[in-house]
Amino acid sequence: MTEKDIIHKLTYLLHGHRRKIFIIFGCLLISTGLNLCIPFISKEIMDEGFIGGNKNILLYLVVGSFAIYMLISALNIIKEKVRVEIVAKVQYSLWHQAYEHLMRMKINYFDDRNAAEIFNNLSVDIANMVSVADESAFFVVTQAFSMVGGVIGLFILDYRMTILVLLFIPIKAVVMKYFAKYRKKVMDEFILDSEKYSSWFGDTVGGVKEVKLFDILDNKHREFDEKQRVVIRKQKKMNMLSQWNSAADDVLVHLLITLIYIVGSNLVFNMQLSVGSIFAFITYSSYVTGPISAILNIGYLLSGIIPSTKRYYMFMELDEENSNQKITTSPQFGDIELKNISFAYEEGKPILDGVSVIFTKGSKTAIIGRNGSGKTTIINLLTRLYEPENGQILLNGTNIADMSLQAYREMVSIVSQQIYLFNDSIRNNICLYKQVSDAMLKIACRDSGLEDFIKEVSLDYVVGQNGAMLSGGQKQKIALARALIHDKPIIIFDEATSNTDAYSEQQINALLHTGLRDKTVIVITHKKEVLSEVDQIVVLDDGKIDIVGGYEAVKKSKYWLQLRDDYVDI
Ligand SMILES: Nc1ncnc2c1ncn2[C@@H]1O[C@H](COP(=O)(O)OP(=O)(O)OP(=O)(O)O)[C@@H](O)[C@H]1O
Repeated sequence: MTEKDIIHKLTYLLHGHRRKIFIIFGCLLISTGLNLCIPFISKEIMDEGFIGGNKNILLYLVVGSFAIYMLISALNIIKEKVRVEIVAKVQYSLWHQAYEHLMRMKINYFDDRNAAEIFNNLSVDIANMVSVADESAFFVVTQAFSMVGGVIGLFILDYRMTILVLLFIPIKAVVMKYFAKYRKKVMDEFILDSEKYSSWFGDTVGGVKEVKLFDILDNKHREFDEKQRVVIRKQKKMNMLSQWNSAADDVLVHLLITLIYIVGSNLVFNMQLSVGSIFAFITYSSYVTGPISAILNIGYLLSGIIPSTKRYYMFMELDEENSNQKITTSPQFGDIELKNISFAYEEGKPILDGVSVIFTKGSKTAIIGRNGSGKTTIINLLTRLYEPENGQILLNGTNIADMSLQAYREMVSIVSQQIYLFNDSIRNNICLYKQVSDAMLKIACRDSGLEDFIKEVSLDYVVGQNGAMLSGGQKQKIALARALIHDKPIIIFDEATSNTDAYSEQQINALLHTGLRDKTVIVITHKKEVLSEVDQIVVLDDGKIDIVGGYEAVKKSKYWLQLRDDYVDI
């Protein structure tokens, strides 16, 4: 993305607000015009009023200036009200687009980023981008008019001193260019460092229990110190850079005023200029030097915004899940077939290699295999969180990649060992916005083994951050109740009862023959009680299928004996 593209995208942010921008410019133009009258009025107050001794003119002019200042203030309030509305709308739209995109992004984006890092990056970038609608940004554009008025005023007063003022432009341009270049470099570094810091922060807060229990508080404190210092150093650098930039600006402006006084006083002493003209000249000079500084400072302002805009749009260009929204045919419940599936999370590191297996409609299948053999990866492909590199997954004979993602996901429920619970009531965590009768909810709680706990705390019990106020078993039971309520034809259990007690486990296993009788069920488990109940067992060995068959047949395989050493239960 070139700088030109970025600036184009920035200006496009204001595209839908043309009417409001028109009002802002209108207000700014009128107040600029009014402001331009002030030096002439001041000149008349000095020359005609004080030096000429005309009290009436003096009074009229003073009251006139007061009225002008009042009008300028009123225009300023109108302009600000409209501008603040634009800022709010641009900010909302940037957050809205980013949030929607984030929710549709491929799951691997979240593998090496935490919520704190994502939120920090978006907050920093959006805050920087919104500053295109800053007061100074609009002000700068109208400054061009003020500058033209100022130059005309100067020429009327004295052309020789005007040349002196115009010499200021190239000097200021060189100074600004230097500061803008340096600021862009520091901003780039700041963005990178604050990204690292927020990633570390989210990671550490997420692991606060480990920090306490393993007594690594000092180590983490040291890391905090290092990372925070780097960020603060960059922030200090940027703040100081702004100070240096405005100090350089001040020095140049005052140098110019000093020169005007020196040259102007000579002209006054030689009777070529009145005293009032000198004061008017200095005010008009500020109408020229101020805008020149402001206009040339656009480069400096943009140098702080461009890195954030670039990162924001790079984020917006990251791949989303292939949702196939245009496809309207709804998937039909039927056999699921994995046909010669190969998959790798990272290039060159195959995880699944030529996996072929059929889960017939309404059948119960268990997948077993050592840690890392690829069981959860199969589930990730079945839920379309990832797509196979080679091969196809067919549902009732149709490739699931050709189905609308939303419609396909309406067919599949997952009860996982790592269920995420929102910081909300048990009821809302089970229903997830689905309108459900109390009777249905009661049945789901009973079947999932949650009934006793609900009697203790009620369905309105708020579970805390990711269910922190629940036990592991209670969380898993909520996951099961959630799947039962959503009543989808395919249900996947990924070590779903690893934390439930023996009684609840028995109760849940019994569901295979009752509540889940008509559903296609795929279970990752090594528990004998389940393995002996299912229709088929798929044994995975290092990403390949070792054997598929019934409990008795699979028990005879060579790999089974090795597995038995790992899982005493089977
Ligand atoms: N998001 C990921 N990015 C990169 N590699 C991954 C990712 N998820 C899993 N892996 C790797 O893929 C391999 C298979 O992982 P998978 O979770 O499918 O195994 P599993 O059989 O379910 O293991 P377990 O019994 O321990 O749950 C592992 O080597 C793992 O390190």
